[in-house]
Amino acid sequence: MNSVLESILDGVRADLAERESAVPFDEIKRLADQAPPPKDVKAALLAPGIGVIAEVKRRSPSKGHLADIADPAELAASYAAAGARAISVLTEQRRFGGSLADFDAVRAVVDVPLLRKDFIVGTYQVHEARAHGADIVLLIVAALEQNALEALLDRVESLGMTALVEVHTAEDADRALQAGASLIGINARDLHTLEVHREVFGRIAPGLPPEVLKIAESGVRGPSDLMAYAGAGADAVLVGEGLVASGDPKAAVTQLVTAGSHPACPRPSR
Ligand SMILES: O=C(O)c1ccccc1NCC(=O)[C@H](O)[C@H](O)COP(=O)(O)O
Repeated sequence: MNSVLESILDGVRADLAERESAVPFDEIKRLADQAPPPKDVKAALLAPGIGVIAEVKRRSPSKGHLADIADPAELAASYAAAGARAISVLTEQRRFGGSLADFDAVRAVVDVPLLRKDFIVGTYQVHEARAHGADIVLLIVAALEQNALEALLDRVESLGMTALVEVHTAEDADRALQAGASLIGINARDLHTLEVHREVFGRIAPGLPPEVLKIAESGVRGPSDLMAYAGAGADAVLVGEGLVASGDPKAAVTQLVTAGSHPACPRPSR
C-alpha cells in the first residue's frame, strides 16, 4: 500500500542518508555523549493535573500550511511560560517544514522536556536527537518492524531518554507493550488515511496497564477536547494545530493548561 506514511518514510530515509554521509555515526555518538543529561520526563508528566505537550508545527500533510512561525524559540518560550509540561518540535522537513535548527533554537531557550517529533527509522536518528538535547524521542509503531521498534526503544533508554511510543490500533498497542513501552501516545490520526477520530483514544487506553503513561495525540482544538481525553484516561495531550493555527498560541495554550489543572478536570486513576 502506498500510504502517506510510506511516502513520508521514503523522504525521511533519503534525508537521513545525506546527514549520515555528512556527519559520521561515530561523530554523532560523540556529540550525544557530550550533551547535557536528559530530563525526568515522567516526573514532569506526572505533576498534578492533565499535562499539555505543546507542538511547534509549521505545516502538515493533512492541512498543508498551518502557521508562519518566524521564531520557533519565541513560540516555545511562550508555551513553557504558559505551563506546558513538555514541548514537541517537528524536525521532519519535507512534509512538516521542521528542522533540527528549529529544535536547537527551542532547546536554547526552554528547560522543560523536549520531544524530537520525527519519523525515526534508525539508531543514527536516536543519537542525533540526544546530540541536539532531546529528552523524548517519538517511535511510531506503524512505521517500524517489531525487532526495529524494540532495538530503537532500547537505544533511546540506554541514552537516558524516554521513548514516546505511538499507536493507533489495539494491535499497535500490543506491540508497544511487548516492546516494553512505558509512555504510550495514542494518536487519533490514522497515518495512512490522515483521518482524525478522537474516540480511538477511549477504545485503546482502557486496555493499557495503569502504570503506563498515556498521551492523547492529535485533534485537540480547545479545552473541551482536553476534558474529553482526560475523561477517557489521558495523562497529557499533545497539541499542534490547535495552538499554532489559533492566531494566538499563547492564549490557546494557557486555556488548555488552565483546563487541565481545573479541579473539575478528570484525573487518571492509578
Ligand atoms: O499532522 C499530520 O497531518 C500528520 C500526517 C502524517 C503523519 C503525522 C502527522 N502529524 C503528526 C502528529 O501526530 C501531530 O503533529 C500531533 O499529534 C499533533 O496533532 P494536531 O494537534 O492535530 O496538530
